[in-house]
Amino acid sequence: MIKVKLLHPDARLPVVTYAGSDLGYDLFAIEDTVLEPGVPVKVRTGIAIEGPPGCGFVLGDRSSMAARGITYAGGRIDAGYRGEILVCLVNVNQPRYSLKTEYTDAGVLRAASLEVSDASLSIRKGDKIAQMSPFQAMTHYELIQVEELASSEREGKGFGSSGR
Ligand SMILES: O=c1ccn([C@H]2C[C@H](O)[C@@H](COP(=O)(O)OP(=O)(O)OP(=O)(O)O)O2)c(=O)[nH]1
Repeated sequence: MIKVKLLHPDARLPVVTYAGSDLGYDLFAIEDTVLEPGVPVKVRTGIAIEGPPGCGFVLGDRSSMAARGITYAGGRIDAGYRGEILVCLVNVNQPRYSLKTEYTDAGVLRAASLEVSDASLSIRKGDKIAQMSPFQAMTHYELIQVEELASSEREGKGFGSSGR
């Protein structure tokens, strides 16, 4: 069971459409927010949660939002965290710049101005803004320093070693 405390009158319980199949519960915004390009914004959900012992949560993109250029930063909700869940969103769209010029009949530049498109995006109160997947904390393992690690097929190969 996952316990949810509503901290705000506009807060809603997270929802899942296909329980047991979907990987995450959708979270809702409790406030209108404008996302300027490239600026991370913490959006309030108005909820606090408590999962089964040792169960934290990983927040992630909703794919429909990712397709609009809204992505997620942060996203680890520790098992013992009882504060409000904040959803840190980033608008990765970039404005388009265009240079407008005016010339006289004689071909002399008379005026020039730079136009910038509006790449900001809006989140409205009640929008689904992220999904939250239960995740079992495994950080009770003791870390010990060693001189050697067990060999493996991959060994130290990484960063694209298997090809593109
Ligand atoms: O997207 C997020 C990420 C984190 N948190 C909350 C829950 C999490 O348990 C707590 C701390 O997050 P994290 O450990 O990732 O942040 P930190 O910057 O390392 O902070 P701390 O020093 O408090 O661990 O903040 C959120 O509400 N939303």
